[in-house]
Formats: sequence, C-alpha cells, structure tokens
Amino acid sequence: MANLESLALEICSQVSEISKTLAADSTPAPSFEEDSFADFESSRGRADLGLRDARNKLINCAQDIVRLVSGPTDQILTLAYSVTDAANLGTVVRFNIPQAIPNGATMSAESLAAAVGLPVDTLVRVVRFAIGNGIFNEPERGWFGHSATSALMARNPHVRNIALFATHELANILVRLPDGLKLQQELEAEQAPHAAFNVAYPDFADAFDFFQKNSLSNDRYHSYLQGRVNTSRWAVEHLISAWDWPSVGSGTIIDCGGSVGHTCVALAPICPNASFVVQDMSCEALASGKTWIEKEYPALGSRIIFAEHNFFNRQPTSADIFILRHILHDWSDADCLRILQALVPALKDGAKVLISEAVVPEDVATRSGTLDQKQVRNEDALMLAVHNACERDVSGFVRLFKKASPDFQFKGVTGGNGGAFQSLLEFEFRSSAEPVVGK
Ligand SMILES: C[S@@+](CC[C@H](N)C(=O)[O-])C[C@H]1O[C@@H](n2cnc3c(N)ncnc32)[C@H](O)[C@@H]1O
Repeated sequence: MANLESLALEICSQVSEISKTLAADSTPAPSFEEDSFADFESSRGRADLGLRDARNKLINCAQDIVRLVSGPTDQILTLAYSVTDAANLGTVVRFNIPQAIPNGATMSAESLAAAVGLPVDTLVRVVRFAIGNGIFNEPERGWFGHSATSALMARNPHVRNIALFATHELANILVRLPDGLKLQQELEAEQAPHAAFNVAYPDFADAFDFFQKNSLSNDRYHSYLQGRVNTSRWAVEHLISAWDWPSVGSGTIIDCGGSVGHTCVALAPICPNASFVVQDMSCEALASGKTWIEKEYPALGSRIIFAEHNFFNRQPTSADIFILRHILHDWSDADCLRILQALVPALKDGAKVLISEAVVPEDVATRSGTLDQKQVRNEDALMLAVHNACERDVSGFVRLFKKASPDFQFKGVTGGNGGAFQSLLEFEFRSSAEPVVGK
C-alpha cells in the first residue's frame, strides 16, 4: 500500500530516470522560467515512451503524496474551491493579459492594467492569484513578468482558445450539473431539463442549437476544436499512428462532423492519393475551414472538399472510410443508432467506420494522477452535463454497432479494453456477415 516513504522513494527514482534521459541528449531540465518548454514530451521533437512512462509514474506518485499529506479535509476544501482557479484562468484569457506582457521584460501594474482595460486594483488581484498557480511572476513588487505558463499562453493561440472555451461556455454548463440532476430527479420527465446545458441556456434546445445561433460562441467552439489538436493530449498523431492510413490508396475518406477540417488536413499528407470530404452541419465552420485551407495549405485544397450535411439524415456520399471523431460521445444510444443507421445506405462492402474518441476503462475506477487518465473522466463529465450523453467502453461501442446493423464487424481498438483518451475503434461493413441473432 502506498505510504509517504514509498511514494517519496518512487518519486526520487523517477526523477533520476527523467534527469538521465534529458541529460543524455542535452535537453534542458523543465523550469518555471519564461523560456522553458511548453510540453515536456513534444519539446524533444519525438515520442519517447520511456520518458512518458517515467513522467506519468512521477505525476501519479506526486499527486498521491499531496493527497496523503493534505488529508481528506484539505482535499475536499481544495476541490471545493477549484472553481476559483477556472474563474481566474478565464479572466486571464478573456482580458488577454499574457499577450500584453512583452517577452523577457516586466511591466508595471499600472501599464498592464491600462493595456488590458482593468482597474489597477482588480488587475493586481487577478495576476497575483494567477501567480499562485504558476502563471506570471512578480520579481519586484508591482512589476509583472512571464513564467513558463504565461509565456506559453502569450505565444500560443491554440492553448488560449482551449482555456477560453473551457472556462466560459463549458464551465457555465458544468457548474449547473448538480442543479440539472436534481431537477431531473424532482420533475416529471417532460418538465425536467434534458441536461445541465438546458439549465445554463434555457432558451436553446441543445448545445449545437446554441452554437448555430451564437456566432461568437460557435467561433470559439470551432477554434477550440481546431486548436486542441495542437496539444499532445488531442494531437492528430494519436489518430495517425493508430491505423494504416496509406492503405486507403486513391479512395475517399469522409470526416463526419469534421468542423473546420483539421483532421483531414493532418491525414492528407500521409494519404497522398486520397480524396477527403469534411461534412458538418455548421456552415460557418465549413466556410472558415475552406478559407483556412486555401490560405495555409493551398496544395491540399483540390483534395479536401467541404459539404454541409446533417448526420441524422441519410448519408448521400459513398466512401471507403467514414471517420466519426469525438462525435458519438455527444449523443445518447438512441441518437447514435440513428447516426449509424443513416450511414448504412452509403456503406459499400468493406467500407470502414473509424471511431476516434475516449474509451472508458471496463475495469474498476482508480485514483487518477495524470491528465491523460483524468481526461477520460473529464470528457465523460462534460458529456453528461452538456448533452446528457457519455463516453463508452469498448463493449458499449460494439453493442451499439451491432444494433445499428449486424453487418458491422468489430475489427479492433487501439489501447485494448483498458480505456484511453484517444482510442481508435475500427468497424468494417460486410453485407455478407451472418446476422447476429438475439442482439
Ligand atoms: C465534438 S465536435 C468534433 C469535431 C471534430 N470531429 C473533432 O474531432 O475535432 C462535434 C462536431 O459535430 C458537428 N455536429 C453536431 N451536430 C451535427 C449534425 N447533426 N450533423 C453534422 N454535424 C454535426 C459540430 O458542428 C462539431 O463540429
């Protein structure tokens, strides 16, 4: 059983493992300074599974040692007040504070307040709270500069977009989760909110209706989707390494609910003869994706087309591969069945449906330390609050597909049944398959 001493020993051993690996190729040690790297792993420019393993073990032990020395009372109080961290981060990004501070310099509280348009006293309180979380520093009283974390936010719009969307739209919904569940418990089904989302935004049917009718939030949503693939957690590399993409040859790949096309942009270079269709119901997202590709990836423009399509309607286009990336988790089983059954008429023999999203472990839950472990539960909590939907385990996906059509054959999942944030499940459509009786 873990105790303070055994955890401390394990921490020392993993620290020495990490230091040795970094020293071997002269990678600087992580630091809180402004010029430190953004991401412990990707900063070295290559995946290093040994380093990742050591880092994950270290984080797990470090989290546990903090839990043990904090004790249950402080653990609960820390969690209870964690909303102030999200509110502070939201303020920092909404007021563009990181971008206002020049690289390698400090700024007086008065100048910074004037630059971001906050009263000096408020600005100082916000920045000092953030410093407690490692964001910014104050080398001299009343003068603020960057830490590694604030410097990253200043230079990386993708990270800012994630922080902005998560601390605004998502946080707005998540804090209503207990209210939403209570109302569902107390009211008749017809009067009860469908999800916490409907408590936060009572004038809209669901989150997608809200985005369709609010262009600022819709823009923030799709920027968040586009930006998050630039972080190691959501990186398209997980998808790229999970499947033999070049085997599609000159076939067609459709990304259903593909937003601005960021997944197709990542896949196109490794499938040089394939054609791609990005389908979404958000015309704004499709238009912004088209403009983005024309500007940033003109060579891919002829191979990636955009088409408005509601995936609850019959799929009009046949293809070799249909990708549903972070789609099914937004919907109830009944809705997922409708989505999958709408695909069936377009599926030729041997067509693949690839599901890319979090898979929850089938086994018992354990304390989580790393964000990788926690993110599966984060997403599941988000799906419950936003859509009254869920992340599924492998058996849940297989049941769903078999119910949609017995002609779907489950071919496998990366990461096995243990659950992982970025898993890929492969289903093949074979119209010759024996019907499965009793499912
Ligand atoms: C969670 S996002 C996933 C986006 C993208 N696949 C990714 O992995 O980043 C869900 C996407 O589904 C789109 N969407 C929602 N309802 C839809 C519908 N009925 N038909 C087509 N697209 C829809 C949204 O606009 C959004 O782009």
